[in-house]
Amino acid sequence: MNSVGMPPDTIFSLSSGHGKCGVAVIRVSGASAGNALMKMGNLRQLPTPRVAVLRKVIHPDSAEHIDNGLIIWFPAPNSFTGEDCVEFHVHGGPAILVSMVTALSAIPGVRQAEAGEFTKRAFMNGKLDLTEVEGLGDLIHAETEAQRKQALRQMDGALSQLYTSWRQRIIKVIADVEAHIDFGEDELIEDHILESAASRAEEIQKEIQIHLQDNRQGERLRNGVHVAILGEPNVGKSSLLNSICQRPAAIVSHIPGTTRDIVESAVNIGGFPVLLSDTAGLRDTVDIVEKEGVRRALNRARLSDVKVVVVDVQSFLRHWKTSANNIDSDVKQHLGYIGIIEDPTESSNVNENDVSMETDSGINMTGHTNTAISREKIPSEDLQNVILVLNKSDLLEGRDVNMDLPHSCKGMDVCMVSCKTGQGMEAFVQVLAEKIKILCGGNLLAGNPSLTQARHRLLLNNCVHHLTRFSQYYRFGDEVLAAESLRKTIREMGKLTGKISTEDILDVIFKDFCIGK
Ligand SMILES: Nc1nc2c(ncn2[C@@H]2O[C@H](COP(=O)(O)OP(=O)(O)OP(=O)(O)O)[C@@H](O)[C@H]2O)c(=O)[nH]1
Ligand SMILES: [K+]
Ligand SMILES: [Mg+2]
Repeated sequence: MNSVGMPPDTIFSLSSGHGKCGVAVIRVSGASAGNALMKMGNLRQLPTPRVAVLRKVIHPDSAEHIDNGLIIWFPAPNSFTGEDCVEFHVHGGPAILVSMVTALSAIPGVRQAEAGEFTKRAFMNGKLDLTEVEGLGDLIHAETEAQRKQALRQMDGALSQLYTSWRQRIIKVIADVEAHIDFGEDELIEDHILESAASRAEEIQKEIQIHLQDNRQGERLRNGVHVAILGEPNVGKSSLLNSICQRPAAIVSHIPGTTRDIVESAVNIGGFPVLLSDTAGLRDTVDIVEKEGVRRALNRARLSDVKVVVVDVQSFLRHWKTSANNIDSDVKQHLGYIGIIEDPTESSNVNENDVSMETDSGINMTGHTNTAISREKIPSEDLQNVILVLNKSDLLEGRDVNMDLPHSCKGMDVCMVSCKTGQGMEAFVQVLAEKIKILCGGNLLAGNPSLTQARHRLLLNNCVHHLTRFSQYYRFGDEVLAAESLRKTIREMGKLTGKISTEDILDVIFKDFCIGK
């Protein structure tokens, strides 16, 4: 029933994609769906539910033959929306679809659906809760295998179950607290009821906090992992981007400072969605356009989940050979330069030595020594999400340097590649894929489902806030305000799944406590 007490309109829409296709599915939902089925299928009675029948599909008034198609009847409540539903599977030609729209619109009380109206009805009829609706939306938009798995799990109710169970447990807590407020003096109420309620609330709060501290893995998987390619000019950053996405997305040239703006490319790496960013080569420069490019590159470095730092292997080896013992600190310093400082052009103490070293198209670790204090700030845990790529291995001309090279340093992976020959690329992509997988939560089907949306994070943070207030009021002995904080928690929880009702609380009180029996 709608606000004026009338049954809602019967709605229809094309449920398969637009454009010419073999089969198109038109879905009808509402009280007149059965009528539409019998008229357009030329049937005297409704067919067996959920069994496809092949019929001539006709116009309800003129009886003109539109197409031959399958018709499926889904009587309420066993349908997607919970209402009577019909699916017409007809051929997907534009003229057929226009005729179908005309025919369905000719049936009284039937109209075209608005965007999302089927799903909205499914929600209103309790077929899906809000997290499941969101999961369905994500499933339709999923572009990679991992996104599909996460969305499917959410649509199937994994998050819903988790959030609903928290909510139900808090409802039990509030039932106890309210019983204590109302009947605390009576002997029917056990002594420790309040204490137990408080400790249960604390437990739930801890669980929510653990769920919130998931390193945003579910949101990352939903929105894509951000990977930034960083390094000095001409080391082959753009070449690397092009190799990974297998198209010439970024301009490559022998001129240092070719890339200025950030070049983004969305790619699927091992089933996970990734947003790759190629950036301007990092160097001190007076060119204002390039300077802005460097500023953007550093900014992107800070926002990225994974930093791929590219260096020229020849200059790396040259430098490393002379200071093998300092490799860790030198690399760290270089990364500090890349990821942490505000703007390398700000460093006032650039000496002539810096400039001469920059003309050496390679790693410029020593060149930054004089600003090491401000630059060496990268937190070591961030190194887990840094890959050092030693590019241009083809220029080593068969020299076996693998023996000399560290495979990792301070937890950071080191890969040697050649963007020119493709050598080492597969191994590098594997290392990258592994990091991305971990960032997205690894095994998607194990453990609790991930938090996937900022909306959930916001509401759950509110829940934690109210539960903290509850503990405080409880300790002060203010049961009334404590109960109020629980009620606010329940309201926020209700917003998560779309169920908000104070009736629930009453139900539990009367079900769990046989007061005055
Ligand atoms: N021999 C060899 N040359 C390479 C390799 N990768 C890139 N180059 C060359 O190195 C030069 C610079 O490549 P880019 O990809 O433009 O380098 P970049 O780091 O994006 O440069 P900027 O955008 O100027 O910072 C080009 O001439 C490439 O052809 C490689 O693996 N081997
Ligand atoms: K270049
Ligand atoms: Mg470039």
